[in-house]
Amino acid sequence: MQTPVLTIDGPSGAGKGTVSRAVAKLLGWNYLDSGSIYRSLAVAALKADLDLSDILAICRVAEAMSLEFDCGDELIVKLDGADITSQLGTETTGNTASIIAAYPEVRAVLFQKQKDFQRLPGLVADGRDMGSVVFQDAKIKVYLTASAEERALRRYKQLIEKGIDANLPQITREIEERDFRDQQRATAPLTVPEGAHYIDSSSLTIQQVIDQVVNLVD
Ligand SMILES: Nc1ncnc2c1ncn2[C@@H]1O[C@H](COP(=O)(O)OP(=O)(O)O)[C@@H](O)[C@H]1O
Ligand SMILES: Nc1ccn([C@@H]2O[C@H](COP(=O)(O)OP(=O)(O)O)[C@@H](O)[C@H]2O)c(=O)n1
Repeated sequence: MQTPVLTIDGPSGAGKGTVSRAVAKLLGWNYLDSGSIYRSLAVAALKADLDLSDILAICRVAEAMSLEFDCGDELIVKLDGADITSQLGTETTGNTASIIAAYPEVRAVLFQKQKDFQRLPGLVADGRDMGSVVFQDAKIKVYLTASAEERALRRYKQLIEKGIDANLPQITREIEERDFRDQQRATAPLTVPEGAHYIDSSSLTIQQVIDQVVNLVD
């Protein structure tokens, strides 16, 4: 029996993780936060003080790293046994992830780690290329976005709530830079997957988006 997959792709701060976790819980399905895999590699690369242009060294770290995900109410991530959850959410980590995620060699190493999440009874997977590359046969594909201003404001509030120092104009610039890099890269760029349901959450509540997505699952 084929494991059903629901993918939610979109730019930073669109609400992918929030909505995906809630929908996975409602459906009783597994959840893949693919961004946390790239962010974990970014944490490992920064910890090893790697030159971010040294693709080979980054691939070696990607191949060797052991990741554990605990998808309770909040996602807990352990890298080689150490809890790195607090380091994952920073914009430094997000920006570093975006730089190394542009290398096709790195994406190839992380590909199977993502595919391994496809287990019964089902999988909700969020990221940039879930519906366009990793789970092309997904039963349902969603592209979730919002205006850059709204996404920056959401990310700013999110970081402040986490006790992470944040500056709205800087967050706005960083989100626009990351959007551009993710959309313009040659390999697995952020695009609207063919057949995807397009949702602009700029004026929607979290619950309204969750309801729209759950209603797509028959
Ligand atoms: N529709 C929405 N309206 C208001 N805030 C939202 C909405 N969707 C998500 N958020 C908030 O925006 C922040 C970023 O959401 P997140 O799920 O981390 O986005 P992404 O995974 O797309 O980067 C979180 O604090 C979340 O609670
Ligand atoms: N499937 C994915 C997920 C993330 N990424 C990269 O990892 C970065 C961080 O992803 P994320 O989903 O955690 O970022 P946010 O959308 O939460 O800000 C993105 O900006 C992408 O560059 C990717 O290339 N492919």
